[in-house]
Amino acid sequence: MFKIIKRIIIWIGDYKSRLYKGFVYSFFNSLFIAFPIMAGGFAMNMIYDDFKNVQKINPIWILYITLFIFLSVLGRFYTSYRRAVLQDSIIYELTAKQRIYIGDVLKRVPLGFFQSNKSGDITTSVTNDLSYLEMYGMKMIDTVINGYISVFTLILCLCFFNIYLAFSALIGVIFSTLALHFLGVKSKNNSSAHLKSQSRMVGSTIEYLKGIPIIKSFGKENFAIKNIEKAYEESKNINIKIEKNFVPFNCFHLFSLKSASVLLIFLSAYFALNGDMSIPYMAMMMIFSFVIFGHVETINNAVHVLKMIDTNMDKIEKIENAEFIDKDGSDIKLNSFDIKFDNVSFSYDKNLVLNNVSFNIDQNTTTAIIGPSGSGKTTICNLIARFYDIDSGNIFIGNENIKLFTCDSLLKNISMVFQRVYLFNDSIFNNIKFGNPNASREEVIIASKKARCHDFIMSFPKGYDTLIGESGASLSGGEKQRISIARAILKNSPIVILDEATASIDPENEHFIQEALNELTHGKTIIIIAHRLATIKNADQILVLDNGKIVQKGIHSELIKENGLYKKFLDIRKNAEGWKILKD
Ligand SMILES: Nc1ncnc2c1ncn2[C@@H]1O[C@H](COP(=O)(O)OP(=O)(O)OP(=O)(O)O)[C@@H](O)[C@H]1O
Repeated sequence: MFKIIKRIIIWIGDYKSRLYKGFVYSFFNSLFIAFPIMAGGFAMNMIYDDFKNVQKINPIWILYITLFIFLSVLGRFYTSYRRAVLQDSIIYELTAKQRIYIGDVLKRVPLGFFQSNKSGDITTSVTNDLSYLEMYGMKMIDTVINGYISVFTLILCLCFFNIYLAFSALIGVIFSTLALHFLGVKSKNNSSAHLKSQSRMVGSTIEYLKGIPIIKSFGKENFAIKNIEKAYEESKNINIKIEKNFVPFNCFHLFSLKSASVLLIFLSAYFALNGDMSIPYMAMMMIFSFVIFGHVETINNAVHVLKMIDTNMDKIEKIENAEFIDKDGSDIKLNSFDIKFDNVSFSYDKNLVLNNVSFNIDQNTTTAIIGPSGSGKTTICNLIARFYDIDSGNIFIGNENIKLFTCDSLLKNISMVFQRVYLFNDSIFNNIKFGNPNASREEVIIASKKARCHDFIMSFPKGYDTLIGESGASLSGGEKQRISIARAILKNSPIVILDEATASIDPENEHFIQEALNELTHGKTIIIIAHRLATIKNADQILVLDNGKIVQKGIHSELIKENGLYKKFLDIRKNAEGWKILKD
């Protein structure tokens, strides 16, 4: 338990001084809790002595004591307020920074990171786990550290009256801490199972929500629900198991404290009967026995929460410590934008996907990459943008090895238009502006006009401020594609990587998309995963890929004469486009 508290304190870093000042206020807060009880005992003792004619009471003393109690109450509220001001907001400030930092980390890790860490795990870390830390991190420090500060301060106050009573209270605290220790050991095993089941629950819920159209179209609602039900059942079972494991230690913890309270009452009565303690002080000790353990009684709940926080922090740290792909990179400014693959080999895990691939792309030319499905076309594009690190060989842009760049300085030079467009759950304006966050509204509109999407955007009642829903749910495939092209036009990078749409888009949309692409690619270095015959034929260079190797390289008029994969591929495409009745 204390190890985890220490871990949170280390994590708090620069805010430590505020935390420690908060502890000082906590100490004084506990004194202000004890002072009125002690003053009350003192007053009762004077009244008792007066009643027994031992010593006449001076009324001014009663006034002083009342004033003292009043000031203690004020002091108690003030210290409690100061502690809260100093400590409570620390965690909110920290987690906000942490979220931004994690966002930054995720931007700089290789894409392979997202395969080895399931999206459900990453999502729960950034959302649930950090929120959990946010909600409970500081509360737990308050419960445990301030709880113990309070109990030890009160025990210290007891020492002034009777050392045996203070010692009995200490024994109660020691036994209850032992119970908490065992509770912590049990909790350690359960918390990771608990978090895993939570992450499975989130994962299966996300999967279900994303797959609703497929589930509906295949009529598999029951099958999909079964996965979620299984995850929820698992979560229920682990929660019940945790509760069952906790009960005995919870009881032992409370039993130790309550027994110590009873012992305090018993000993006070014993000392009073023996004449070692006055009756008013006995009454005061009895009041003490009720309040002394109040702050540590709830620590049992903190133990499990702390273990959960510990496991959460492991998960968050795993993301934070992920190795940046550009850790040794620097900010490089390019003057030329030709691209060179020099004997590049690359594998996903152990699956070799590109095998000694070499080619050159001259600046301001168009290179079409063609090849069967799975031959490695998309992989080549992803490697230019350094989404993954290669196994061997080198990739150069403008004669600079891409390994020497930071991600930001490399990607500044590259615009990518994917087949599967991702749009954010935001306005159309912001989705386009994403290409250049510094762009003005006019620049966004100019880019949209070039991308042939201005007219359809203006047909919406809210125009550019139309919210387009998650992943652009309210737009057609062609419209989404044009918005993503507008985004790329706005970015205005010298290198454009394009994955030409294969999905059947109606001829009108296809015409607009083609016009938009012409605007985007004008005067740029273009790498295009090409499917249309016109694109392939007009390219300055065609790379024919098969099974991770370049099997043909050249221009259309040369390659068509060879009896190779290119000719075969073109025949297939011709037939396909003929079937679609498209002009090339
Ligand atoms: N993220 C990944 N993890 C593991 N293997 C992958 C991953 N992405 C692609 N592959 C595999 O690498 C090979 C090449 O994939 P790639 O997507 O580059 O091919 P492609 O030529 O673009 O295919 P398509 O035309 O179907 O899009 C395939 O065998 C694919 O299964």
